[in-house]
Amino acid sequence: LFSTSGSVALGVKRGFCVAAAVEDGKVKVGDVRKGRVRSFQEIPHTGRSGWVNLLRFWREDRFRQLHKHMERTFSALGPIYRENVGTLSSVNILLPADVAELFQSEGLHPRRMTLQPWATHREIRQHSKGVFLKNGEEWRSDRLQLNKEVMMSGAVQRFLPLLDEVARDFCRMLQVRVEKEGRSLTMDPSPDLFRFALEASCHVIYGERIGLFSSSPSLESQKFIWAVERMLTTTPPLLYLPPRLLLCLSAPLWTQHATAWDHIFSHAEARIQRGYQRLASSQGGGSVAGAAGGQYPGVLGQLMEKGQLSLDLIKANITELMAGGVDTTAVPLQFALFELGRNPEVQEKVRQQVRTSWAQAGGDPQKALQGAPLLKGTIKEVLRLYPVGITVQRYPVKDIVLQNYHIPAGTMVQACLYPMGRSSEVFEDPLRFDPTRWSSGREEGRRAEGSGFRSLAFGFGARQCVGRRIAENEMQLFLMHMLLSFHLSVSSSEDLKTTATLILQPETPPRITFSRLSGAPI
Ligand code: HEM
Repeated sequence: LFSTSGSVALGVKRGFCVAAAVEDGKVKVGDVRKGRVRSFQEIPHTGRSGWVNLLRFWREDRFRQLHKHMERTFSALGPIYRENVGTLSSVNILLPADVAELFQSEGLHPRRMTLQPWATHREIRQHSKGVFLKNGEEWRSDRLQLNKEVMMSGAVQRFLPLLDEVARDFCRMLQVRVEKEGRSLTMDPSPDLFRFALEASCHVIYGERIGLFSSSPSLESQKFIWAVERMLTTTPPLLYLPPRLLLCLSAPLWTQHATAWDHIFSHAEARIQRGYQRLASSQGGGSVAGAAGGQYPGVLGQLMEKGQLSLDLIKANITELMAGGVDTTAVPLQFALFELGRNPEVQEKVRQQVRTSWAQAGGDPQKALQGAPLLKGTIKEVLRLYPVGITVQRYPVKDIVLQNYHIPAGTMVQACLYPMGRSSEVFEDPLRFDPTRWSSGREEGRRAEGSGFRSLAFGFGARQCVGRRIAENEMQLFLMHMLLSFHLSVSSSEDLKTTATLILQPETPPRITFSRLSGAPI
């Protein structure tokens, strides 16, 4: 029983009697009958001084192994712990029931980690106008505009054929390369996957193909891929140090970060200018879509045509969609090829379903995906074992209680996806790669409280990943065409070592053998 207006709240969680007085939306900690909500200070922690912890993190290279550090800390301290590192403090949680509590608490401020203090550089200031770093009402109204163009089912129907075209072209390109070698080709596919993801993003966002599958892709695109990678790897230190200290300790790092953003912005800027020229020439003639011969003009074209966001906001949001849309799909695809390669039986099962669905869909990619739910299961399984972001953060606007501890409003609480995905408390046989575990009717863990909160790689609620539908469809279409065309294998089935920058990546990209299947449809 929870009563926000009254003075007492009682609840039973995991055998504890949770009891707290609630006044004006604030949890008052104290003994009430059997139970006592324990104070924030009592939450197990990894050491009180953020600066000592920061030194430890540096000495032991824990930033790049943060996911493993979290796994170890949960097994030592239990399902909730506090950690201070430099200027950053967080409460870390592991179990779906607590994550459900966090995300569902009424009136949560939809805010996450912010780089606002760093917004001294021109381009980063511009970037912070996009949805990623904004909060509150301003965020909500921009986000609703963006949702119409990238999240709603009408938008998915518009951009799905564009993603399908890119995925098919990629397979054709690979088939030609495999044929040159005979019947199979063994390689590190990561550079090609980055090109695939950039080509797909540009097609959906700008309505434009940029020719990355040609034998000599442009230098500009290579530079963009490099810039996104630099931006991601140089971000984490900025989150833990106050600006002045960082500038003293590592000015080159800051310069690299700012230069990477400059590049990402100039890449978007050039295309936005072109979009405006197109819009200007189409005025009088109707629409950007009209100017492009009635075709879907991409997200940028749609936003410009509707004119509900200012030029500055369109620019900031388009840049974020571009910056957030390449590594985030290219890296999980590396993991997906690896896991399918080292689990041939799983691969065959998914392929059989894809073949049947493809044959029945009559060339309609959306229908083909709908008929092959194991593709979706494969993506969920990849993101369970290798979540792109190892945590999702929230700052509750009201006091809440987690694991019977009082969490004051404004605390950063992180749902720790990597340790959750590999926890035997949450998943049966967690290290087994099994796309069928997500099949309807077989949702293991239904017994567990909050079991719906086990697949959170894209976040949750109104603030969830705005690129989710693009990413899911892009990755599923890619895997669909790969499985129709190639048999995948790996020479070593040893676990991949991983490293966490801003996203989780393999330490060394896996090598995959692509063998041509006879009768491939492309
Ligand atoms: C597998 C691929 C991806 C994963 C796992 C992923 C994950 C996430 C997560 C966890 C968040 C925070 C959500 C929350 O706090 O609840 C997020 C936000 C965001 N993502 Fe993604 N993402 C992916 C792909 C993409 C793509 C393809 C794009 C762009 C086309 C994109 C653009 C963004 C943006 C702009 C935000 C901020 C949204 C907001 O705060 O309103 N992401 N993503």
